[in-house]
Amino acid sequence: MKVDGKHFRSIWRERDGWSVGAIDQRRLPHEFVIARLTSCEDAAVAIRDMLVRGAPLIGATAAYGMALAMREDSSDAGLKRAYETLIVARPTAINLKWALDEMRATLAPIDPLERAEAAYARADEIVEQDVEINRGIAANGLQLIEAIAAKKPGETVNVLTHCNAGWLATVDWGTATAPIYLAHERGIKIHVWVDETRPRNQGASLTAWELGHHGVPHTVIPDNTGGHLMQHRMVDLAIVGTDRVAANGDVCNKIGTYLKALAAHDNGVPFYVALPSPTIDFAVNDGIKDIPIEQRSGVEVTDMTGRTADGRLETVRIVPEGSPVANYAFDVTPARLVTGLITERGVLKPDRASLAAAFPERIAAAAE
Ligand SMILES: CSC[C@@H](O)[C@@H](O)C(=O)COP(=O)(O)O
Repeated sequence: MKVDGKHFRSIWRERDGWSVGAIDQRRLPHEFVIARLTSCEDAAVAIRDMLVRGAPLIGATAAYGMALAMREDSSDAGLKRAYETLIVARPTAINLKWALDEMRATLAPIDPLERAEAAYARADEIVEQDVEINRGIAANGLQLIEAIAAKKPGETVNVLTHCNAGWLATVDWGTATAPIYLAHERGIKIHVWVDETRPRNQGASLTAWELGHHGVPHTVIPDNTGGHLMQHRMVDLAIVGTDRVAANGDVCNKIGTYLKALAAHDNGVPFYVALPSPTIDFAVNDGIKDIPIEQRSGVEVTDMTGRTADGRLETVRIVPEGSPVANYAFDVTPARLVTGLITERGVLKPDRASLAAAFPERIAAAAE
């Protein structure tokens, strides 16, 4: 998508052919800085410290991390070490494990001398596949937006989203934002309510930034505002992303998603989740019981960073010294609150049978 009129992806292979470029998302929206990853350790730290974040981008970064590792040591021990270094970088997004398993399945059976080249080729494929999948999500989600637009000719379609499931969270297009960008391109009048998404403010800092650069009308709202807007018919539909969908259709996403789903349910607002198939975890049958929820540093809750009036970046404390804080990074929305799952293979019911029918090859792989 566009930054100052120029097309960017969130991650790419640099011109040297081996190092990896990525937008440093910790610096947005204040500074546009490109980081260069040159080792497996760099990739692991980029994921852990959230230089890159968002489930599909975490997977893509891990894939390149494996490729970087194979340049250094392509032995069986090197492959194992790279997998083990990357898998622990963050716990909740299943795309990390999916990408690492894909890489290992490609690399383990081949001669170590061929592994580096094969690793870059497979990582490039994973990256291109992500973009293709998101185009599919865009086309399928567009139909939902078109249906709403047809019911209110000439009026704006209002979409609420939470966190950043935009192009910054993927390689390009985003998941939740993909149908929004396509609708905007097609000339549908669309406006996005952007939840700020405390404590890291991915909505205020990232979603607002990318929508703004792409010219999509949007308004940033404090996290607690969605229910009020829904009561006043100011939201036509909600579309969010996800870090892991359980086989039963339960959806794990950024903390606060569940409360939005409850408010949507109470107000009859359709609540959709957009996801690429690598985000489905057929090994987890009950999302609430079995998806691991990341707990992050309390500093993300106690402190906030922003730009001062005279242009400096400054961090300030907003919680009394000594008050304990809790920082659960994700929650699980039960399938019963989800209207539909927007995937590259269509809009599915959030249940086991629909997921299994749409992605039979993933079920087979999970059973192996
Ligand atoms: C297409 S991204 C889907 C999710 O990964 C996204 O909604 C989200 O919760 C990201 O969380 P983050 O902690 O910023 O990695």
